Amino acid sequence: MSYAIQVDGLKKSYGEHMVLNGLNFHVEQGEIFALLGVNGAGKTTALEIIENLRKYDEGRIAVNGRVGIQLQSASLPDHIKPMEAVRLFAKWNRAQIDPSMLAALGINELAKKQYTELSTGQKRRLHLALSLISDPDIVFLDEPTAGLDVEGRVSLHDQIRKLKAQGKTIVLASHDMAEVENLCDRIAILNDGAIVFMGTVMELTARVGRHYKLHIETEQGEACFEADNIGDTMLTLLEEYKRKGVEVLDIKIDRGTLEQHFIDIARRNGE
Ligand SMILES: Nc1ncnc2c1ncn2[C@@H]1O[C@H](COP(=O)(O)OP(=O)(O)OP(=O)(O)O)[C@@H](O)[C@H]1O
Repeated sequence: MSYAIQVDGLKKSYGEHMVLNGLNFHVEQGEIFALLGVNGAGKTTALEIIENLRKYDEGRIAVNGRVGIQLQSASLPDHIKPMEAVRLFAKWNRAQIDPSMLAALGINELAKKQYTELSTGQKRRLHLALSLISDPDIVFLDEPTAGLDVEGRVSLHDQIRKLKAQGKTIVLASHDMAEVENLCDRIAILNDGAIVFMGTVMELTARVGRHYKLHIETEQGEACFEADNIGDTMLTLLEEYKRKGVEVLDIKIDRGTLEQHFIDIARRNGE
């Protein structure tokens, strides 16, 4: 498999502040790859270096394919209308406008509005459309669903999956563990300037383990139990309640999220 992106030994400091201390990773063609990390971990710095928008101190970067970028803090003139922006970007990129892409992102529906009148979700859709104008092979998305409501997130996730189905490579930065768990083939977790984990969500789970929490509500109140083997624990508890003649009203199982795994890894790394 050929790589869409290969990064070796990438280093970047802002003055005395070392942000990236020798990053090594690759992104395979056609995958959705996420860079994760807490605020200030260096995700945007790494992405914008790979996008050739920021300088770096050391390392080697190879990008194989045409690139489309949706920046984190992208902004357009207040009074520009979405289709004017689309036509402008198409001209800059010497690209043909793809009406089906605009329709899929609902850009036509925004025709009468000016940029300032768009909601956060509508702005994100417009910026995604602008990043796709040149029909890129690799699409960079910096926190694509930050600030969106559930409906907006679901709709953008569908669009991102469609891009993958078209064979595009997607690289995104995110804090949103649920998003990453649903969407991404592989993830890299950045912490203290280095990658502390790289692999699939399943591999992350296998490495850190799943810990379940079981909330049982009875007529006596709610109790919480921790379990590694949810089936056995539940059976034992239910038998116990039955034996004591306590009525069980509700049971909730909390599987734990990738966020918990991530925090776990970041903490271990810091120890
Ligand atoms: N232009 C700059 N000059 C100086 N320091 C910077 C600059 N850009 C970023 N930094 C610092 O580098 C570190 C990494 O910032 P970066 O924006 O890459 O992190 P991030 O992981 O994308 O954060 P967030 O999740 O908050 O967007 C931060 O400590 C930030 O303050």
